[in-house]
Amino acid sequence: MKKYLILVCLLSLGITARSQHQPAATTDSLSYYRQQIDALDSTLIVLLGQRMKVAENIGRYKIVHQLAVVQNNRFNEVLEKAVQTGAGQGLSEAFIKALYHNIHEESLRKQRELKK
Ligand SMILES: O=C(O)C(=O)C[C@]1(C(=O)O)C=C[C@@H](O)C=C1
Repeated sequence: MKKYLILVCLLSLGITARSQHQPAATTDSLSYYRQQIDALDSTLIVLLGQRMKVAENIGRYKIVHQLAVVQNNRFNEVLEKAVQTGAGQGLSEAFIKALYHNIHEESLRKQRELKK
């Protein structure tokens, strides 16, 4: 009985210590998954920022060569590729199209800003 009590005390001390000092990194915990989401979101945003920098460079090229900001043929090509890549990742066409229309809008906004 005494041994059993000691065992229970040690176990509960362990549980308390773990909940205070190691909240995160077990593979089955919600916070572990949320850490993965946070890291992926941060990567997504860094990549979007990099894409916009390239769009700005294209915008500068367009100014020098007097080309229109909106290039619908090219955007349709971009969209088609993204829809295909998305399908390979289990992402719906509607989702990819909505996402890319937003990305395109921001890209246009950045390029138009260069002309101001
Ligand atoms: O390819 C271009 O001309 C771009 O400026 C890039 C981009 C894009 O963000 O994908 C932006 C605007 C155009 O309408 C088409 C495509």
